[in-house]
Amino acid sequence: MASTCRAVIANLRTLQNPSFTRFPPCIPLTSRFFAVKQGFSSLRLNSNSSSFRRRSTKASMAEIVTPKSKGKVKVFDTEEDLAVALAKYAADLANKVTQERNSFTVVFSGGSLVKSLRKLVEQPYIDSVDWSKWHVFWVDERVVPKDHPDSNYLLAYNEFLSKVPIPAGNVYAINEALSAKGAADDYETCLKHLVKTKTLDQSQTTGFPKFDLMLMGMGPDGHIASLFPEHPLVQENEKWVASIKDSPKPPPERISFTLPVINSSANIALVVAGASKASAVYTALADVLNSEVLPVQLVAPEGELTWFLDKEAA
Ligand SMILES: O=C(O)C(O)[C@@H](O)[C@H](O)[C@H](O)COP(=O)(O)O
Repeated sequence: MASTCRAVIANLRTLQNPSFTRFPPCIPLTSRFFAVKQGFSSLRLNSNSSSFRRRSTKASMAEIVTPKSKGKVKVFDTEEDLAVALAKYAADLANKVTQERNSFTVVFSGGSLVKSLRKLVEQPYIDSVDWSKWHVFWVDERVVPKDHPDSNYLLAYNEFLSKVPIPAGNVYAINEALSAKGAADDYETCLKHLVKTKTLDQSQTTGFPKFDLMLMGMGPDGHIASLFPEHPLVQENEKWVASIKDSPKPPPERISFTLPVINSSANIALVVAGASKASAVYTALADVLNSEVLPVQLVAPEGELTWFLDKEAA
């Protein structure tokens, strides 16, 4: 098992990109922490209807009160405001978890989510976060070379990983030299090894790995990770990581965490911006009865769910 993980890490290190191993070896870490104060107003969503009540109007952010199972819903005037708040949320959580456990396991999706993390790689967080404790995973990945424009790894590398001093050995990319099924099995073996070595927590309730934070986007059709509406992969409840060869969103070959892994998380942030997502957001939050349940409606983590929406998506 260990060799699988080593293979993944070695694979990463041999990435063509010459700057890959050039993480600043030791950016001085400080305990400074800067909270970004924002104006705040509040909206209420009746649990049995879709009517919203705004409690205060001063603001770039509003919070919708929903039944507990729906999580916290934060709505921002702009995607820029959303990005500011998301950075503070992730940094606060990372700092809290690292103080408790000396490591922080975080999972990225692909898509626009990574761009929404741009404020996290700026001041004050670049100095106040202990990046050496971060362990980075992907909730789904396209089975393409790491330097391919479709690679979620490449996206995260360009927008995030190349800008912060996370040790290369703490970044767990897939082995894309394998088939989709091989890459999924290999990633699952890697996760099992990390659970054994206690780098990665395990849910006492489900036995699945329990990540500290999953940062996920959502597609306009309500898909999350590579779990698409009406696709049998949504039903997978034994595997930790599964493969898909017919993804409706290109490219077709991908690997994905399964729903029970997603739902064993300590925290999930669903980050959704843009009008094209509004219908799926509405379906998920207002509990619209439809014949087909969207994958996003099945997100119900063991811990906390927080939605970060911009006005258009909400
Ligand atoms: O395709 C991937 O790799 C994903 O991880 C996928 O689940 C993505 O997060 C959503 O499709 C949202 O993508 P956008 O935010 O770009 O719409």
